[in-house]
Amino acid sequence: MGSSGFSFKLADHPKLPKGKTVAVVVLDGWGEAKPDQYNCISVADTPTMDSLKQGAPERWRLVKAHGTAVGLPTEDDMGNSEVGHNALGAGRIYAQGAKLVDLALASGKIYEGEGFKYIKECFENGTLHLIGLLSDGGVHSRLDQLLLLLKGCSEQNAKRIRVHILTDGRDVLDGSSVGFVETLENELAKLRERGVDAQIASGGGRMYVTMDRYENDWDVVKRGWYAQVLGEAPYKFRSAVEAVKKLREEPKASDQYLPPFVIVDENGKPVGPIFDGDAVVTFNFRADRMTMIAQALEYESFDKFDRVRFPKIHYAGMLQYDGELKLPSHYLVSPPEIERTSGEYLVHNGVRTFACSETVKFGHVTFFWNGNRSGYFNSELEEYIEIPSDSGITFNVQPKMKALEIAEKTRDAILSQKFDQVRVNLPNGDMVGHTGDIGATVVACKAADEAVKMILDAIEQVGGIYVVTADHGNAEDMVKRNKTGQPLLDKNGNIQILTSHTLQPVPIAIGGPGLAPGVQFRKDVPNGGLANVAATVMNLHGFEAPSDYEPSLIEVVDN
Ligand SMILES: O=C(O)[C@@H](CO)OP(=O)(O)O
Ligand SMILES: [Mn+2]
Ligand SMILES: [Mn+2]
Repeated sequence: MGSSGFSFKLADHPKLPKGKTVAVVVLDGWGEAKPDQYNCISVADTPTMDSLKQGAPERWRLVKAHGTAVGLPTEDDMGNSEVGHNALGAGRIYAQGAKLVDLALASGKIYEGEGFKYIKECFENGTLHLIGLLSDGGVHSRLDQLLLLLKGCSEQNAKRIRVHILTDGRDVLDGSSVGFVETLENELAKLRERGVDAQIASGGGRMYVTMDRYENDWDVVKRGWYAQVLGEAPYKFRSAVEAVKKLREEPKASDQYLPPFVIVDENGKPVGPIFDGDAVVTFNFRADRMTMIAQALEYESFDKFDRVRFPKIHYAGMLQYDGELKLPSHYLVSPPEIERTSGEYLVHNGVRTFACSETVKFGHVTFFWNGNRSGYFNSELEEYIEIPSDSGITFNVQPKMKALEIAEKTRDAILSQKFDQVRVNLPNGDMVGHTGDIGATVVACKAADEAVKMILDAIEQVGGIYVVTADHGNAEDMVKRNKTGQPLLDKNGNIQILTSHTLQPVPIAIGGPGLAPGVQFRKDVPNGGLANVAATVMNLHGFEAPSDYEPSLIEVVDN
């Protein structure tokens, strides 16, 4: 017992045994919705997931994966991987980035913090650069927060402001970028009327410029560096609205994949490169797609690509993106202080843990699962395996992705009997769902289902237990709908493809030969969400969960 009397020791579960291999499978982007032609999960051939649902109704249920159940501001907020895997791993509901920034802006506290004071030192003689996703999707950023921050900075005497936009079309409808740019331009014009030299300086599509993650493709970050810092890009425009409209026409790029552009003045000179003495804020609140650009902006020694020059700036993230690396060292809003996650408890109680996914989701089952921490809790007891993802493609061209390789690695880990917990993320439903390609997403869902089967067969062989769930919806609904659930047609009478996540609940199924008889889902946790899964998994490892965890979803009834 430490001096504070705290101990990671978990009490034994009164009825459930220890020592069973527990496989926790997270199907990314796999929600539950009424079957119809735009529900790729219902269209796809998914015999394994179907059997879990039909096989044992007392061991299959739905859980919430959006809104306040995962720490988001309102019930209109769709779920996402960050908040989903945070909740799955932490077993509690933490107010997440979107909400923390809302509170800090509303109270004005954002302007009193160390991070803001640090960037304010550059307001007199330098330029304030804001880099981030221009969208009201609320997954990585939110437009109204950017507009409030712009207003606040001008009131705090920022004299020169440059905004470097990343267009979305993934969490929001493709094409919505034009409207967001117009809204931003209107706000910047108001600032200019008040004597602030405020302009958009560069732009690009989030999947092609800046917002890569888990080091899948540094070229994405490099293209952004050139446009944002050096003022160099293949496309130059006088206006950002014109840039987005023209680039969507030629080279017919979607918002997600818009090529990088810079805004130039009447002499063709870029209006907003980043120079010594400037301040930079990356205004996304979500970590995974900011940590790579954060390294390039913060680290003196950086070798992932040639930066050409490294400006001496005051850089702050909207939040601190990595609590282990303390990256960035300055930030405007403190991140959720997620501690005592289930992974940390279980390792302290001797549970040997294996985690696996392919690059594009690798950090979900490690970094996010462990409460926004990179690295191991105990490298003696843990092993994280990353299968390299394809890079530089849109995943509808390879919808099977690396599902088979992930399943094979996970099967081998289970059969090795070296691990007590084996957790995995199967990205297909989400990564292909985000392309909006319905046919490819159907193939993706089938591939994910086949991977689940391989993992469950291995659990069968070792007498283990499985928990199959998801982090939020995506593939189960691929069109925008009206209130009655009918597809909402656009002005030309066409369906509007939904590339984003959904508000749908997600399934959770438990089973396997190692599951003690009498285990079933309780009926008294009707509003259970992803945060309840951690206590459930702890029970299946033979432990009681800490008292402050969301309650377990299972009970053991005597037959
Ligand atoms: O791709 C991403 O960054 C988000 C959507 O913006 O998806 P997920 O939360 O599933 O990672
Ligand atoms: Mn996800
Ligand atoms: Mn997603």
